[in-house]
Amino acid sequence: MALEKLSSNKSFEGDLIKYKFKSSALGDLDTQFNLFLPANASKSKVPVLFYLSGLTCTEDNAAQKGSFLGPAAQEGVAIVFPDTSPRGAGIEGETDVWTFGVGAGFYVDATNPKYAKHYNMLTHVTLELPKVIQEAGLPIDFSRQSIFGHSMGGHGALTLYLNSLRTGKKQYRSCSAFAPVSNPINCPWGQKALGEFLKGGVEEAKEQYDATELISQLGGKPVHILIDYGTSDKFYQEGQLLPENFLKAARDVGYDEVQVRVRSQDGYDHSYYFMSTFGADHIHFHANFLKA
Ligand SMILES: N[C@@H](CCC(=O)N[C@@H](CS)C(=O)NCC(=O)O)C(=O)O
Repeated sequence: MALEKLSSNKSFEGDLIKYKFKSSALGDLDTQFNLFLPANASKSKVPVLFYLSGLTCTEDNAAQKGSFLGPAAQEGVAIVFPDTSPRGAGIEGETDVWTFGVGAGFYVDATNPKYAKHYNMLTHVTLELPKVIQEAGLPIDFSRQSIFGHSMGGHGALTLYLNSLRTGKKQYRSCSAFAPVSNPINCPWGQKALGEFLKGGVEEAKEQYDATELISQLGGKPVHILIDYGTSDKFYQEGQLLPENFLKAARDVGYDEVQVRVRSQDGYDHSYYFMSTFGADHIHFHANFLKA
């Protein structure tokens, strides 16, 4: 699982480095990720944020246009940008629609035998990437991790975070999301993807792959969650995101505005123009917990 360095660009006094390796979680396919290391990583290990991207993205979209690197450099926090799915599995149907399959792995470990060898983005993000980065001797302190993401990646961030609390692993200190798919078992994107990846379909997804179900189950355990969505987001308007369902579930089990903050941003859409507007807020939010 040796890392191959593909490129390195200096940015905000730190470095954005692209790596490639053969991923066993993804069925021995090559995968790539970007790592932003702030300047202070040359002196001591730094905390890390995982950023999970949305549908159709690669490891590059957010690194190039999320406007996250400046605030991360200022806070002295690294960011890992994984890809959004395995690539090159050659499974029939995996490239038919942009909302499922290649570029749309939904951060699950597939249980449907058709996808189970390759579509294991949950293991890839939570276990494999920390392991390969650590084994490569890169200066990351994995006892200080947080997670954020956009759209499908917002679903990934919320479910990975809430699951790590549900199971007692507490891998991440905080979670934030831009326009997350917040209740996938009740929206067309989620029903299609979870229905195909999981042999038990949407019913199987309830336990660990639906943020709204998870927050209801957790009720009471301390959480640190920030969510932004835009009122002019067409996917919000067509009912793919359902942040109100997540918010209602959180309030119903007693979470207040400090623990679960959901902000409706007037006039913003689903794009990186929206995310880059609020990116610094998210980085500073996480830094509070990562540097505590
Ligand atoms: N291809 C889709 C849009 C896909 C899309 O908006 N993807 C979001 C994540 S859900 C994204 O970040 N796209 C890449 C980008 O904007 O750089 C469409 O035809 O409507």
